[in-house]
Amino acid sequence: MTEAAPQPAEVFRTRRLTKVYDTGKVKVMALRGVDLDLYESEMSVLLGPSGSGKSTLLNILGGLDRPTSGEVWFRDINLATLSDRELTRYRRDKVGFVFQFYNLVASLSARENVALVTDIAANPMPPEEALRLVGLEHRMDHFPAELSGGEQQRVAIARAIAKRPEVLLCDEPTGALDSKTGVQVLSVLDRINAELGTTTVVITHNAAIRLMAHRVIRFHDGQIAAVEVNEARLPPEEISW
Ligand SMILES: Nc1ncnc2c1ncn2[C@@H]1O[C@H](COP(=O)(O)OP(=O)(O)OP(=O)(O)O)[C@@H](O)[C@H]1O
Repeated sequence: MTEAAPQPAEVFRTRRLTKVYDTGKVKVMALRGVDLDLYESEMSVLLGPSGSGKSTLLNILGGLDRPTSGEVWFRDINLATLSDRELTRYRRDKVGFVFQFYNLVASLSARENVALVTDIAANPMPPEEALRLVGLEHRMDHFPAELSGGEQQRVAIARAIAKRPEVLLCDEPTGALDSKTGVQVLSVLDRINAELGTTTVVITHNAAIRLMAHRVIRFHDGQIAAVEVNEARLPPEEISW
């Protein structure tokens, strides 16, 4: 008799999640009841039209924003019930963020940009190790202006992972990059996911990127339209757009 493979642990679980932006004049229903499960060490890709709610969901998962109603669980903690101080601590201890624009400090070297985070983290890796993981060991003392867009994004990834976050949330990490450079950034995300086991969520407009994911979540109009699990994944080097 063969034993069933153990279920991976759930990292995120949302139920009936809604988000309404009330600008005074109009109310925008950004999330309309999202039920989502994301699992440990998986890489998930979030696809969907502009305005469908992807960034809103990512920001709530990362504790940057709060839902209007519903549950959002990180392991056994309902983030919706945390105080501001607890949410800040959750974000600081558990979450790494990568955005489309790298948000590096121009006057600091790559190493110093990463050290900004490792100086305040509980159990960080040395900045040099984080930069090695993203393939920038030869660029540690370069300033952002001396680096290509792809290299700057890799510094931003090193900064995000240096505190050893449990989850890495990436909003359009290749949005400002051409396909070839974007693939290098995806290779880095793939390697971190494989080597550190960091649960990773990537928002993208490049549908081809779904081919490297364990799980693909399609958003439409504030709701999940479909979830697909990839039986076989493509290495990032085989993806282009
Ligand atoms: N701070 C805000 N105030 C008001 N409305 C907002 C705010 N942030 C987002 N929205 C609206 O909420 C909806 C969902 O936005 P969101 O940014 O989550 O979509 P998205 O799928 O990430 O889009 P994109 O792919 O263009 O980044 C959109 O209609 C957007 O205009």
